[in-house]
Amino acid sequence: MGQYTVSTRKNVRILLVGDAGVGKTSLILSLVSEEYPEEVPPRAEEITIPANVTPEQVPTSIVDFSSVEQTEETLGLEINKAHVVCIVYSVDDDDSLDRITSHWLPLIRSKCNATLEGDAETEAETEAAGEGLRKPIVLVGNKIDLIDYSTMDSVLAIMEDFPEIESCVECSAKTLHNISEMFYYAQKAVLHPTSPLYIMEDQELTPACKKSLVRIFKICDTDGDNLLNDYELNLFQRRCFNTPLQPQILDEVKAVIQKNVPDGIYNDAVTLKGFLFLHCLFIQRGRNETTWAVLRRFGYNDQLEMCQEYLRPPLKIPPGSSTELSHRGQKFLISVFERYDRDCDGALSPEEHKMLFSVCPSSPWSYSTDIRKSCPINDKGWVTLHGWLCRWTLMTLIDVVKTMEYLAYLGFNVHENDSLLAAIHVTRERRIDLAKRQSSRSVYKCHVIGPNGSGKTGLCRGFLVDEMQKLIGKEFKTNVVHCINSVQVYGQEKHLILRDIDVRHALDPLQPQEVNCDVACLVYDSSNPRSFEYVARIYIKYYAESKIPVMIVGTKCDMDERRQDYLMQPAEFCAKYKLLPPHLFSLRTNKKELYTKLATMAAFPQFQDAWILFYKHRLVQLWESAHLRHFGLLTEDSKLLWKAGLGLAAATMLGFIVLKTLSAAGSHSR
Ligand SMILES: Nc1nc2c(ncn2[C@@H]2O[C@H](COP(=O)(O)OP(=O)(O)OP(=O)(O)O)[C@@H](O)[C@H]2O)c(=O)[nH]1
Ligand SMILES: Nc1nc2c(ncn2[C@@H]2O[C@H](COP(=O)(O)OP(=O)(O)OP(=O)(O)O)[C@@H](O)[C@H]2O)c(=O)[nH]1
Ligand SMILES: [Ca+2]
Ligand SMILES: [Ca+2]
Repeated sequence: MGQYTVSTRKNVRILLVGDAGVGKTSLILSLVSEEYPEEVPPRAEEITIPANVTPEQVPTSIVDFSSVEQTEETLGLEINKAHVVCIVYSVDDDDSLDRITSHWLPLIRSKCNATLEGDAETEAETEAAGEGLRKPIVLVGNKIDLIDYSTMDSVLAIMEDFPEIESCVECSAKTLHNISEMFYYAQKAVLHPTSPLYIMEDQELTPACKKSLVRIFKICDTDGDNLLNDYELNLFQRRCFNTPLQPQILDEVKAVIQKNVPDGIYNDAVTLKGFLFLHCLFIQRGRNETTWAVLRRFGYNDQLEMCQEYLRPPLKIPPGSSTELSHRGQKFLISVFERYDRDCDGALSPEEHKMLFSVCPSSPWSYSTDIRKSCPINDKGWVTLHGWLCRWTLMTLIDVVKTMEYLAYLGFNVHENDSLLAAIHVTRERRIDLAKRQSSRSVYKCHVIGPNGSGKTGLCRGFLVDEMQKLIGKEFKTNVVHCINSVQVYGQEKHLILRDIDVRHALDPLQPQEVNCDVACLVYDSSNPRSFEYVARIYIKYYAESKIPVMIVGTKCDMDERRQDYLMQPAEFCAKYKLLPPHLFSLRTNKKELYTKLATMAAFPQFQDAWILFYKHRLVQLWESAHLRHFGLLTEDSKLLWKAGLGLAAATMLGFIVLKTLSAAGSHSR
């Protein structure tokens, strides 16, 4: 940690300009030798001060300019190479002061503009550094030993007209007065510039700075009462500066705020207004580095944008591995959820959801058309904690970069005091899973493929709701692609993502990313004789040769089962390709065992015994239900007789095929 609290700049280059004889060369040599040189050459050699002796721990080059030795063209190049320019004048020479506005400032502005058409290298550098057109300037009044008054009044007037002037200082090369300060200000103008934070003319924070500080305030307000109490301020202080806040200093800070902005303190805690005022005060007192340290800790770069390395740290994902939320990632997301579940009803209302993401540039998903439709919700239609974690699990698997970005926006780095990488778990490669015949993952992707109208969307949404039968006949207006929930696989919680693969025309080819998944669920409508052919074709074309486990599902089994117009019936087809027999599914029966079965197949790839175990279980159930129905016949209404009889026949036939497949699968796995 701490790596983001300093500027990202690796070095600082300071250029000194000014009229002849103002003492530029003397200033540099005084700094280096710590004594005043009586005799100086026209121009000092470029020197680099090593990082460890500079106050900001950044190697700093100091470059002299001499109009005797150098042309104006070289000057232009040097101005562009420099990160900050010190314009030196002599305090006893008014002409040298006037020339700041009449010559030097306009010259520097024009040289900076010229770079845009200048040579490509410098241009790229300027752009990479993200610098605006204005080079930061420090005004240096030298030879203060010669006069007994100050030139500061005239200088402050210039500062008002030229916002690029970061600071000004009066010093003397002769007495060494303010010499190291002068170079420190120059360094600071580069590392902790004022202009992105503060508008001198208006004495106000810039809009970008205010926006960033508002976000920081919200993240630090962990109990969500729009106030920073002592506990929250302390946490903030520790995270930003690695030291606790002394109670006495805390009281002093609060007293200063109270004195200047009465509504900056409420109930002995700091309001947003007070927080912003405090930063204004830091800057006005020349303590920009304090505000910068806070901003950088929360991920901002020199342009007050969240920096790429902070939002997207490099994460290595070997082919065949997948990404899941780590325990810490989950823990953090639970705490965020609980913070914004203001009424503590265990769910996020649309309003609470919106508030939660107000510290992000936008919400990562829509409330009404995405998260509500792809995750478990409560009876009001609001996102539960379980649904919330499901949605993040989904995003982490399919777009881990976005997960990291949003965790950063929500303040993971600061609250957890760690890199975003701590929130992510990269699973071991799938080939190792296959070799060990067991998967260490806990999130699986299942593709649901089938002809139009076969009931794919119903099957996917059924995973999320308690009463699946309510989905029958429902028109699915919003087009969500993924549905995610968790199931128990041999006592362990696994997340299963169902992806609804929308194929418009029967002959449209599937893309590789539509084929590849942990388990494929091929769906046909058992009540439609023209439905299975599509599934058979997809299987043969894409899955027969692959290692992806496949389950054939006959949907709408509450309706009359129809013989399929295909050269084999689904059960024969499955037996031929050593697949589990078709799973008959219906929203009406409200049975969820299909989802567990799919997750089990994904968790134990190529491990048919495990599926069979599952299937044996089902076989027993089938037998039992057949017997029960048989007994039930005796007492039930005779009108139901023929229907129940048919069911019994179907069950017995299924049983036969199950046995056949069992032996086939058994010999296969040996
Ligand atoms: N009294 C006094 N004289 C100074 C001070 N700094 C520089 N001088 C004198 O001012 C004269 C010019 O100093 P330089 O360091 O050569 O000035 P410069 O800006 O490099 O001048 P050019 O190289 O001609 O552009 C020298 O005689 C210095 O001794 C100072 O702080 N106080
Ligand atoms: N009786 C009955 N009807 C069902 C069942 N499942 C789905 N349906 C109905 O079948 C129709 C199609 O269902 P969808 O889930 O939209 O099918 P789909 O495969 O997603 O359709 P497309 O997206 O158009 O390809 C709807 O009218 C559903 O109400 C079921 O289990 N039983
Ligand atoms: Ca000189
Ligand atoms: Ca609070």
